[in-house]
Amino acid sequence: MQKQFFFESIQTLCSSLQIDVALNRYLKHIKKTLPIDGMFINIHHAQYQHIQFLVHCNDTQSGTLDLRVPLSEEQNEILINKEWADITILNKISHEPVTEYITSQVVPEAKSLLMLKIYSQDTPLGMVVFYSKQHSAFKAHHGDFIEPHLHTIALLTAFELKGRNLLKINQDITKQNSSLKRALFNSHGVIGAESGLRPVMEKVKAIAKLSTTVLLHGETGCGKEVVANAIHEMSDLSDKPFIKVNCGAIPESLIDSELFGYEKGAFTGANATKKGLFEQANGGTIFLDEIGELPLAVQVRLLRVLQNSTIVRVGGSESIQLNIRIIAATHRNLKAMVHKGEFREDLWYRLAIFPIEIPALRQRTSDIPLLLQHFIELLSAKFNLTQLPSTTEKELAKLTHYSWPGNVRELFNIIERAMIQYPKGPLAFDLYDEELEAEPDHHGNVIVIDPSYAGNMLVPLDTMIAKYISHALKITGGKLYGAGGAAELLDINPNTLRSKMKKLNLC
Ligand SMILES: Nc1ncnc2c1ncn2[C@@H]1O[C@H](COP(=O)(O)OP(=O)(O)OP(=O)(O)O)[C@@H](O)[C@H]1O
Repeated sequence: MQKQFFFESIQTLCSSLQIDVALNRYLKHIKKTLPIDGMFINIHHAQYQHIQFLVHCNDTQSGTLDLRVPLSEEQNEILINKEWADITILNKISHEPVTEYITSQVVPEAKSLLMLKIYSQDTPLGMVVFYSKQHSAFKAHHGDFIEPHLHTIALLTAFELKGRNLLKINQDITKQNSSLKRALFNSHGVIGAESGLRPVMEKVKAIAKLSTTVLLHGETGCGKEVVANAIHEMSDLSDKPFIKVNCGAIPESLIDSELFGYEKGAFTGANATKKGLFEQANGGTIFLDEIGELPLAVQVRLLRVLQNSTIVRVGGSESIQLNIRIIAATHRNLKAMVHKGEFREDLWYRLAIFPIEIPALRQRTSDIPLLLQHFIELLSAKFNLTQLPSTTEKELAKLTHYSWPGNVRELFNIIERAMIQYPKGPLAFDLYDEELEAEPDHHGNVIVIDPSYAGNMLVPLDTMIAKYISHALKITGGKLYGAGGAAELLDINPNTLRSKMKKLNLC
């Protein structure tokens, strides 16, 4: 009879992986033999000073719970110090005020309890509690009936806890994932928006919603187009056209017709009227990349467009009204070009209303690991790699110490090459040899001169020489001749140094 009871009980306990469903069937079964009105499982989390109820089943209800009953310090201590037997019968619940208090949170009508400890391996897991609404309902042999089921109940409980843990981890990851996606979305694809490009993005946020003309300046490949995209995306024109024009890539003879369009018959081959890029961008944004490459003659016409907000198609006479946001970009020093007469000053004033300087990659090395991860993910999708290749600390250090004359574009190319070579990782990066000139000074010290550090931001040679001489004079405290003087430091004849300084207006 007991054997039969055992097998049938285990069968019900194993009938579902959902603890509430299994316990409900189990309860229905054991109620036929034992004076039980219901059952619950709880865990004492002494360190958090609370009791966690996991599941509660009776005739009318059965379900999992995540009820946490806080305990006072005193109640907590009582439970910690109480030496519970593996099976405890409490036929008058009021004899144990803490247990009565805890039980009353879920079943206030319980009068007698049959409490059994459950273990996961040898670690106490919690307590499975059977209750009756009658006083003195339980006898010692009732515990003996239940005890053989405890392993299975413990297994179900551990499984339930593991499931809850996984669910929690999953929820955390989902939350993290969506916050990462949000961060990426909010930064409109600009990696480093929260680190090295934060000052840039602050300016972008400030200007995006206005119609102000923006001039982006930065070395080649540093992300001018990426930032221009972000400005358009964050503006109220994001659903309107965004037309990109590489001013340096259009042959001079075609620039006018490309930018402003042409009328049918304007020139041989003009078989139909064609809208230019400005007209195509009407209502939206035009991105004039490499603006420094525009020939002076076209600069005049562009200035007219900016001043009047109108264009006239080549071969046409009608003025077409435009409503366009202009973003221009260049890696060149437009102000220096103005001084040299290569760029119109009036156009420069029109463009440089809100300049944004995008720092070179070597000036924001904190972005390199983020960009690396981003490009690895991007390229893994392109190359159909199921596992993202990793790299080593040493290789990452190589990337952060390189001067990146080609900036992010060069980084992308180097990562792409490494992923073709080492698709399973670890990625090793083949950096172009930097042209390091190592020369011993007159004390035999080796000084590394690295002109590539300047990237494309070269200054006139005389400016550099003047800065170098001034620096030497700073070191020597203004002393020109003799031991420890600037001439000795620079290894140059003092008269030659003096005449150079005169020429460079340094004295
Ligand atoms: N912050 C960034 N986040 C993600 N990708 C970037 C970032 N900066 C640059 N890139 C990537 O690097 C490459 C070069 O960027 P981009 O074309 O914007 O540079 P650029 O400054 O406009 O270059 P150029 O001066 O040659 O026109 C592109 O593939 C771009 O997607």
